[in-house]
Amino acid sequence: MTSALQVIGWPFVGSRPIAGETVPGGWAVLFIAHPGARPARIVEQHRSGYVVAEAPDDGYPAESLPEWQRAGNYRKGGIDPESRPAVGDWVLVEGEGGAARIVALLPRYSAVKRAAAGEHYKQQLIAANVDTVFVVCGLDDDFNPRRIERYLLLVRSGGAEPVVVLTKADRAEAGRQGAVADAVAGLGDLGLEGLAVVPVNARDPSSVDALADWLHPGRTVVLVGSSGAGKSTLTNSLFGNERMKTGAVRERDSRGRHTTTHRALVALPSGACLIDTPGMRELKPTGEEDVTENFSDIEALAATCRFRDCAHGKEPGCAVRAAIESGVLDAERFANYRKLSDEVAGAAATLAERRVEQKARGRDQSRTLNRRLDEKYGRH
Ligand SMILES: Nc1nc2c(ncn2[C@@H]2O[C@H](COP(=O)(O)OP(=O)(O)OP(=O)(O)O)[C@@H](O)[C@H]2O)c(=O)[nH]1
Ligand SMILES: [Zn+2]
Repeated sequence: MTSALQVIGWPFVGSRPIAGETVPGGWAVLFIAHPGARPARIVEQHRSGYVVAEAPDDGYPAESLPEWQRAGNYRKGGIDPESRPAVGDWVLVEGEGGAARIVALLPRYSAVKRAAAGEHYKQQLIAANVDTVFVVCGLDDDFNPRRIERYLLLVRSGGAEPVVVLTKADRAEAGRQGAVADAVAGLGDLGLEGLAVVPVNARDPSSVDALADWLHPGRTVVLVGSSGAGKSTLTNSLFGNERMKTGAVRERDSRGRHTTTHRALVALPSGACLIDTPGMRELKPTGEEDVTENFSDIEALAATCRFRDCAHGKEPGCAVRAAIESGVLDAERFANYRKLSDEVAGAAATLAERRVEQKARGRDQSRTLNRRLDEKYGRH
């Protein structure tokens, strides 16, 4: 039997792990430290606090730790936004009804992150504790192996497993026989070994059954992909015959009227759960990615260049350029590697800058505090 907790993604059969179950790092010690607490999942994050749940569609507000409440003042020296819970995080809760309070954040075992655009460089945690990210891409004008590669880089760096879902396979095949096989083979050429690529007709629930392997009880999935790729259509099909808009459920408000509200975390009939936070669309690198992971072939070539710091431009003895000239390495793939490396390096520089600022701010604060203490109690 699947428990209510499992349906919202809890990875254990009971409310605490039993012998033989794999426990994520850092969890065991918190279970011991809080013997009277119970697990719950963050389903909504607001300025004023969190909504947690222990069963599908049954969220309730819980008081958070004081240090998380100050996080809004991050630029004035509050805690790093990443150290406080996000949608998908597991927490330990004590107390009932209006007195429920979070006593601990269980360390997340994976995260989907992106760099947010805007005036200040900011890293956004889109969802925590995600097992599988479906990278949704249509087999139409949207089909773009380079973009898929970019998504894979981001997903893998966060610790989740990417699965490429190619929608509109029905249309592609109707247009030209063999089109789907060609696209799948094209992705194979990217050298992404072990990557699952699943062509589907997102409108047809029986076709979407091909994703069943990733939708077992206790698993959490997320869908990413550009606008029009078929995310909403796919989500509807994952719900089977219950036709509803993505992540939206109809529920009665206090006056008994039916209203449609957005739910970030929804249980699927298969027993898995889906996190769908607004703005989970295009992903940008955060600066923490390891580009070499997706391009091990290029790194291996570069290691054999004559010069260790070869920029693969006009240097003599460049193995990378030789591979491109002899057709072993696709020039476009190399260009994409370059572009991604530059983007990640740029983001990494901004991230480093931000960390220096943050440190300086921390130093200023402790100086001010020391001065105040000195004034009050005299030097000691
Ligand atoms: N024939 C066919 N049509 C599809 C398939 N997947 C999506 N579509 C159609 O493509 C259009 C866009 O699909 P959506 O599901 O709205 O795309 P989305 O990714 O949710 O787009 P945003 O909400 O803008 O992010 C719709 O008209 C769908 O009916 C498919 O596998 N086959
Ligand atoms: Zn070189």
